[in-house]
Formats: sequence, structure tokens, C-alpha cells
Amino acid sequence: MNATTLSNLISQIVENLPENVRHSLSKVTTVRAVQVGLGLVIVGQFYRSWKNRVPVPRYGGIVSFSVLLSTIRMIRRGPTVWSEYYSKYPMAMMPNGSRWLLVVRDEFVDEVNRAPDSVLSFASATEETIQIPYTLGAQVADNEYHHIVIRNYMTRHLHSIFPEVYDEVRHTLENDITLNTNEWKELHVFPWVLDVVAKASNRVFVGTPLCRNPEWLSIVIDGATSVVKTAAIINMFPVNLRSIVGWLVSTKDARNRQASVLAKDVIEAHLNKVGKAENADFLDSLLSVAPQEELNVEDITRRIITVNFAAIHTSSLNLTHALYWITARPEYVEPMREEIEAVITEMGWSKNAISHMPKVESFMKECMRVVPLGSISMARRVIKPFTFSNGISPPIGTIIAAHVYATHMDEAHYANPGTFDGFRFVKSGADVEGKPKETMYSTSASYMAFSHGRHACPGRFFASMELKIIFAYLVLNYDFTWPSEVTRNLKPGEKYRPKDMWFGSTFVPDPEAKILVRKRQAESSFA
Ligand code: HEM
Repeated sequence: MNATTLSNLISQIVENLPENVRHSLSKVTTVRAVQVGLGLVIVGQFYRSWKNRVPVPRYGGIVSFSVLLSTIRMIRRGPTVWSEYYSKYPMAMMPNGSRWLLVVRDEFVDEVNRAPDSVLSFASATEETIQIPYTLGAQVADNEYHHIVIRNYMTRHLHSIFPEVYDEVRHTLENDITLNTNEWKELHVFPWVLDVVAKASNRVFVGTPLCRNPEWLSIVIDGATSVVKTAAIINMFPVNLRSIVGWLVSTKDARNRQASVLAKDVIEAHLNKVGKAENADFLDSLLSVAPQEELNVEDITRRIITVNFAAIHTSSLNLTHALYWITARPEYVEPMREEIEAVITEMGWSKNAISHMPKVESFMKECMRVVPLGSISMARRVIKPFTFSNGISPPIGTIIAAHVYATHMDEAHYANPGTFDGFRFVKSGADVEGKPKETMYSTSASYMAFSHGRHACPGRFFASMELKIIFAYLVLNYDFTWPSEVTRNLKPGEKYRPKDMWFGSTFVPDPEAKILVRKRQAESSFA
């Protein structure tokens, strides 16, 4: 239903009203109607915040009656607001666009994790955040069988997945004309990273040639952006209007139809060998756990799009941060090159080699510590009565979340937390096999870039491997610097890095920033 259809519908309803009601309505001016509407919205917000009050401090000051105004106020103050509330209060109500969150400090993280899903529900919180029925499809939330494939196949088979990812990364980078000259060339980082990550990930999900098909890549990349935008629009409306708005703005079916046409051949080839596959790949594993009614091209395509949604932007945001940091801190390049060369000489490019690079591992982990995906994680909706050890019992429907950014910036956990220290985690040492003790994917109540506990990201083992392959390959084979126009006015000793953007609880690296790249001048023979 578009705006014209909606307005026709309203006209029809009005026409069918009794004559006296229509007469009164015709006297109401537009200005008066807007005034009354705004009044109702404000009264509604007061009522809702009173009804859902939790006896803990609430951010917002004089605008704390409105979650929207409080969010705007918070965005204007910058991410340090989270640290300020974290240091003052063990729990606080923080605004997050369309709703309040009960955000808890690290001492309550284990209590949240221990509560079963039937009490504090991850699925219910996620369903609201990304409005799954309208953005990906209700069946995705009803049966998350794709998680089994991520937890099992994509985690236990990293050794056999490695050669494919490595081959795709190498193929993409070596055929990139911007990278492979001795001249400095400008690279628009974020879209470029999205393309590299999407190709490498889809090499695993759907194989060649589909993983290099520009139409497919644009569907899976833009599809993820569309999920986030559509969910944001739906969440701007009151709960009882969301299903109508969701139905009006959803683009998921059109996207799925378009993607199914492209994925038909590869899915049908896999459907024809269900139960007979040797050396099962990602699609074989997905089909082996899919219920009978989903064994068709459209439903399997929907799952692949869903896995792409979880995988591509998350990984790309982190790799973009890493490229900005390495360009901003060139002193880390040589030590990492030495490490990568030494390991590759001994082990060759392999999963094992990638796991034996403590400096690369630490650098990537530090990027995720300093700028995680967002200021909170571990969102859970209270669906049955729950009481914290301090006696706070949030009403049913409250969404609880844990501080991530503020935890990562806590001096009790990290020395000089506000300073980027690329080799911070190298100091933790290595295990008996020489693998770093602090990996990118190890989670704790003090490191939650991948969240923590039962619902910590199941794709983190794959994501860490993929990101390290791309990053190590780039560091080894290419040089980076900033374009002169952004560094020209720096004072002596001043370092440049594009400013991160932040929207309430989400951090985004500058999506417009560019760096200069060229082939590494002192040739490496390790590609
Ligand atoms: C650097 C890359 C990534 C980051 C930083 C990241 C981060 C996260 C975070 C913070 C969560 C939420 C957990 C919670 O709130 O408790 C999550 C969940 C999830 N992630 Fe990732 N992720 C990344 C890559 C991936 C990849 C590559 C995949 C799949 C191949 C994936 C699949 C998932 C899934 C399926 C969930 C939902 C888990 C559940 O319902 O229990 N992620 N991720």
C-alpha cells in the first residue's frame, strides 16, 4: 500500500462517517489537528515512561520524558556519555532512538547471561531491533536453523574453509587495478572493503562464480543496509502501528525474488544431492538442517541473505577501522610485516599460520576494543519476572543491555584505555603452541566486541580468520598513506584519523574517507 492508496482509504472511511461527525471534522483546521496530535504524542510518551519506570537513574534531564529528545541530546554529547553513566551508576535507563534500555555494568553481566531465554529473551529483543518479520522474513525468527551451520560447519571446518577464503582474497586484491601500481592511488575505503568482504564470505556461502557476480553482491550488500533502514523506520512508530508500517515499507520479498533467480542454479545443484554430499560445503550443511518445507530455492536464498546480513557489515566496519588505524599509525607496519613474513615462511598461508600472529591478532583486537560496533550489546527482553541481585526488578517488556564501549574504556580493565595501543594484547603472552592467549574472538565481561555468553556471536571464529587473512595480506603487500589534502594542515607531531561517527548506540567509521595505496615498494614474495 502506497501513500495514495492510504489517503484513498482514509477518504473512504471519512465518507462513511455519520453526517454530524463529518460536519464537525470539517471545522477542525489542519493546525489544530497537528496541535492535538502532538499533544497526544507527548501525553503518550509521559504515560509510557511513567508506566515502564525502573527505579534507577534515567538519562535525559529535562527531556527525559521523551526517548527521542533524550536520544538526540545524547548523540550531541558524544559517546563519553556512556562512560559517564557507567562510572556513576551500576544501572541506568539510557535512550536508544525508539525505546529506553536498562543498561547494566559489568558486575551484572553474568546475571543476565545466567537467566534462561524463557525469562530474558535474546530472540525477542533482536526481533524488535531489526523487525525480522518485515526485514528478513518471519520464518527466519521462527526457526534459526542457519545458526547451527554457523556454529558447526563454519566453526569446526575453518581449516578446510581457509584455502577458499584465502584464494578469493588473493584473487580480488591481485586483480584490483587501484592497488597494483607503483603510483599512489586513491581508495574509497568503506565501499571497497564491503566488496572484498562480501566476495570472500560468499565464496564460502555460494562459491564461484556467484560470489563474484556484481548483481548478487549488490543484493547482499544493499540488502543489509535496507534491513537496518527499514527496521529504523518501523521502530519510529508506536507498537500498535508497526505491523501496518512494516507491511508498507518492507522490500524483503522483492529482494528475495531477485536473489533467488541468481542463486537458483547453485541451490538446485545442491538440492539434487541432499543426503549424498561428500566433503559437505556450507550449502550442503544448510540443506542438511533445513526443515522439509524449506528445501526450495526461495527459502534457502532467504537464509543465505540472512547469514550475509549478520556477516558482511559487521566484518566490514571492523576492517575499515583497522585500515584507518594502520594508516594513522604507520609505526606498526614493519613489526607486523616481519611477523607475517616469518610465520608464512615457516607454515605457508594456512589457518594454522593465521593463528600464530600475535601482533596482527592484537592489533585487530585493539581496533575492536577502541571502537566496537556499538556502545551496548547483549540485548535481552524481560518476558517473565526477573530480579537482579540488587533487588531491581524491571517490568515485563523492558530491554536490558550491557555496556560495551564504557567497559572497554574502564581503567579497571585496561591501562590508558583511551589510547590506541596496537600491541596491548601481545603482552598477555602465548600458549604452549605459541598461539596468542588473547584472541580476537575470546570474549569476557571486560571484552564484548562479539558480545559475551550464550548468545555471543557464533560467526566470530570465521570472522576473525577472514579479517586476519585480508588484513595480513594487505599489510604485507601494500603501502598506505593519507591524501595530502587531509594532512596538509596538521601541526608537527599531530596524527590524523578520520573521525568515527556515532548514532546513539552505534559507531560507524567515516564512510566517505579515502586513503592512498600502492604496491609495497620493498617487494615481498609471500603473496
Ligand atoms: C567482526 C565481525 C562481527 C562482529 C563484530 C559481530 C558481532 C556480533 C554481536 C555483537 C552479536 C550480538 C550478540 C548479543 O547481542 O548478545 C552477534 C550475533 C550474531 N552474529 Fe555476529 N559479528 C560478526 C561477524 C559475524 C559473522 C561473519 C557471522 C556469520 C557467518 C555472524 C553471525 C551472527 C549470528 C547468527 C548472531 C546471532 C547469535 C544468536 O542469536 O545467538 N556474525 N554478532
